[in-house]
Amino acid sequence: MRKFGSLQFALLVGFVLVVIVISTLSYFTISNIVGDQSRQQLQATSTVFSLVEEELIKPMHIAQTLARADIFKPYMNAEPEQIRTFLQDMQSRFELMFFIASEPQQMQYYSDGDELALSEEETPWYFRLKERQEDFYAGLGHEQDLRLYMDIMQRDMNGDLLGFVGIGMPLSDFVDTFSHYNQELGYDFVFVNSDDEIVLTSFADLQPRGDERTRLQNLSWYSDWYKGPSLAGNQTNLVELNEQDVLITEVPLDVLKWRFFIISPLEAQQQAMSRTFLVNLVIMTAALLTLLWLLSRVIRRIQQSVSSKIYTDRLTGLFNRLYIEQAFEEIQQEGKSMSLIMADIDHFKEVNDTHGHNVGDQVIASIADILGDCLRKGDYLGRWGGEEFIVLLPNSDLLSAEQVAERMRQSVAFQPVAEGDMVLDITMSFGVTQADRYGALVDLIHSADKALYQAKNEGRNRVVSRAFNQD
Ligand SMILES: Nc1nc2c(ncn2[C@@H]2O[C@H](COP(=O)(O)OP(=O)(O)OP(=O)(O)O)[C@@H](O)[C@H]2O)c(=O)[nH]1
Repeated sequence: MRKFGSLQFALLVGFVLVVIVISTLSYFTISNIVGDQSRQQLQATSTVFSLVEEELIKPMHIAQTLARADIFKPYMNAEPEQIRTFLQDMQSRFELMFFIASEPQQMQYYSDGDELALSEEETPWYFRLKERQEDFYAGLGHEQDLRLYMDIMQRDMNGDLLGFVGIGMPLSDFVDTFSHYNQELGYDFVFVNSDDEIVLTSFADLQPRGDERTRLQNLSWYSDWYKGPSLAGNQTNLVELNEQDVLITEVPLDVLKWRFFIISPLEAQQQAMSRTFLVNLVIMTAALLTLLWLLSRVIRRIQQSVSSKIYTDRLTGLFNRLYIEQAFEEIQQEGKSMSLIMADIDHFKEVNDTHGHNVGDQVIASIADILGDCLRKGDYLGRWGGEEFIVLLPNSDLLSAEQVAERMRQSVAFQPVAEGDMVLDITMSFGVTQADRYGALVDLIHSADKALYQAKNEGRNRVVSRAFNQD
């Protein structure tokens, strides 16, 4: 059935809306991906930064400040008992491990009560640092746990060596947190000291063993990664590692004179990006479907309200002529056979003349209700004009159409119409026709009209049927 022209308009508006939504969401998806990419990289480095800041730099700053504040100097050659008490006190106050390696006494005292004599065999580090004349050194050591040590040289007023103060802290929390990053996000890390030796790393095969340490320059990726000195002291480059593309970011750790490298696999980032893309896609599809659903509802509402106005007879609520004509075309296009009934109220002029035009209108509306009650769902009842009604009965032969007309006639005849305190006996005449093949509606109506005319002539309140094309 042909609908109204605004449907095309509504579809056009819908199409434009869909295009706008797709473009907007695609834009957000793309910018999300781009944003995500940089966020991922930033997140990788910033979480590691805060971890390093919290676990390494802060305590090391405290340690440095303490060691340089000259508070150790009075104890560098004090009575052993005094040294022990002082170190124990420092350990409980700062929750760090302290030691004093005293040059005059050639003894090393630990804050946990241990002590040992300085010797090339037992404390090789002491002699190494003394040799190097460096006043500060950060290193790693294993007692029970992995520990970070900072050794700070102490001299007296004349510049003579008093020994070293050592401050150490456990790295177990740091290593645990980083192994979590490693499992969750695939990040690896490598810390190198001022000699470019690897001191701490998530790669098991690169872990330092005793004095045996791998140099940064010996790593397989280093030569590809290193693009020359950078001004900021840090750089991020893409290299291949174990047949995988990885981003390696260098970060200087000035307080320790170290550097560290974060190695993040590109695949993990790509997976995260695909996840973002998928989430966006799902949101986009859901939004689109919701929009289309809303749109179809709006269109249906508009259709219903417009068609109810265009196709409905105001007085009776029945289909009007326009609708009947379109329904006829539709039935015809479907190739269905059809019966048609024309029905006319008998002596309606008298009703009008006797009771007035308004009562006449009410009678027409009441008759419409009565006729409607006599029909099946697929039949079409319309007001053809005045007090004349039309019924289209698809797939109905002449005999059954005649029976329908008879049912209607009896319903009207035996159902007086009440108007206010009046009760009116109304009758109707019916002309029925049927055709398997038919052309224009007007021809079929013409045939039914002839039958109706005959019914009127034969005394009214009756049904006359007549095959289409019957002379
Ligand atoms: N109240 C009212 N009257 C209408 C309407 N449309 C047509 N009429 C009247 O219906 C009457 C139809 O009269 P006629 O066609 O002469 O026929 P009839 O009086 O019904 O007599 P028969 O059809 O020969 O039985 C006319 O008086 C019209 O004015 C309408 O919408 N409302």
